[in-house]
Amino acid sequence: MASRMFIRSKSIAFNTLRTYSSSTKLVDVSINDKTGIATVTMQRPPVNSLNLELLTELNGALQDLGSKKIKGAILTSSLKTIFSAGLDILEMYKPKPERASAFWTSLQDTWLTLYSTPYPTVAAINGHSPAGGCLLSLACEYRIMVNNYTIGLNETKLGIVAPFWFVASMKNVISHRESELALTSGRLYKTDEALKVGLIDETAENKDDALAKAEKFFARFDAVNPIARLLTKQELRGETIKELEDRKQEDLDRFVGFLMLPAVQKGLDVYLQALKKKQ
Ligand SMILES: CCCCCCCCCCCC/C=C/CC(=O)SCCNC(=O)CCNC(=O)[C@H](O)C(C)(C)COP(=O)(O)OP(=O)(O)OC[C@H]1O[C@@H](n2cnc3c(N)ncnc32)[C@H](O)[C@@H]1OP(=O)(O)O
Repeated sequence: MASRMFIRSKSIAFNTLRTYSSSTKLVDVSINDKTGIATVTMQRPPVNSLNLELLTELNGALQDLGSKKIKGAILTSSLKTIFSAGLDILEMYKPKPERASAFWTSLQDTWLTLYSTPYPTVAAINGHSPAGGCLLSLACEYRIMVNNYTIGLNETKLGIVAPFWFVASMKNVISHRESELALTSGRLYKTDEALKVGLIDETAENKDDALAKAEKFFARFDAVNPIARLLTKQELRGETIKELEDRKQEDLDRFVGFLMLPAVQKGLDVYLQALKKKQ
């Protein structure tokens, strides 16, 4: 079998599976030469909480893929039991306003990039995926989740409010009624429950199974004109994207203002303490 070039951190080696690989500290991207599928792996232990740096690297990686000829991209995690624990609570707890602004802007931008990629996307959810983790997976076109984990927009449980584009992301996937029930109560669904309401599309035994199923999802487009596919995606997602673009500053001001409320800080304090006590 012919060897293929494998580039990683400026060194060149030979590998039969990957022709392209770029690894930053927090995000690894590899493209399988045989299938044309890119795998974007978040790697920020212990829980892939989304801080400014991870979001910036993730957004950069997703944007770079837009200029490559790929069949699709899979978003997943390097961690054994966690896809992403959502937003890094420490970015919101006692924040410096400038950092909080940069952080929220990077979340908005990452969501906009992921929600509107020209290439098909699958979230291979190989572990727990609360709040911001769920948001990232909702921005993908298809969700495959490994059994026995949890997913959902649980913001109210932290005493915070999911912004309109989090809510829209959910409502574009599951029904308005189910979204209302889930978001107001901060419900986290187990994998099988998430499948029942359509929050995920398929379950998987393990990560490898999820990756194999993702490949099958991309194969659905083999006989579809890519431009027709993309324009259809834009038609379906355009309104939600435009709403955030139009209200980006308002949303940012709201976030920063919200974080400055003593009651919000108190709620985050209690939640953080509870997370620590768990051990
Ligand atoms: C008045 C109306 C105005 C309206 C305006 C609205 C505008 C404001 C909008 C604000 C919206 C903000 C949106 C936020 C969305 C989010 O994503 S918030 C984050 C939500 N995440 C969670 O709730 C998850 C919390 N974590 C867990 O449940 C668990 O950690 C886990 C299930 C993910 C993993 O469990 P396990 O494997 O047992 O690990 P742990 O021991 O719990 O954790 C290890 C380690 O990581 C720390 N950690 C966990 N999650 C986070 C996190 N999200 N951020 C930061 N750190 C986290 C945890 O504390 C442990 O740390 P130590 O080892 O103890 O130091």
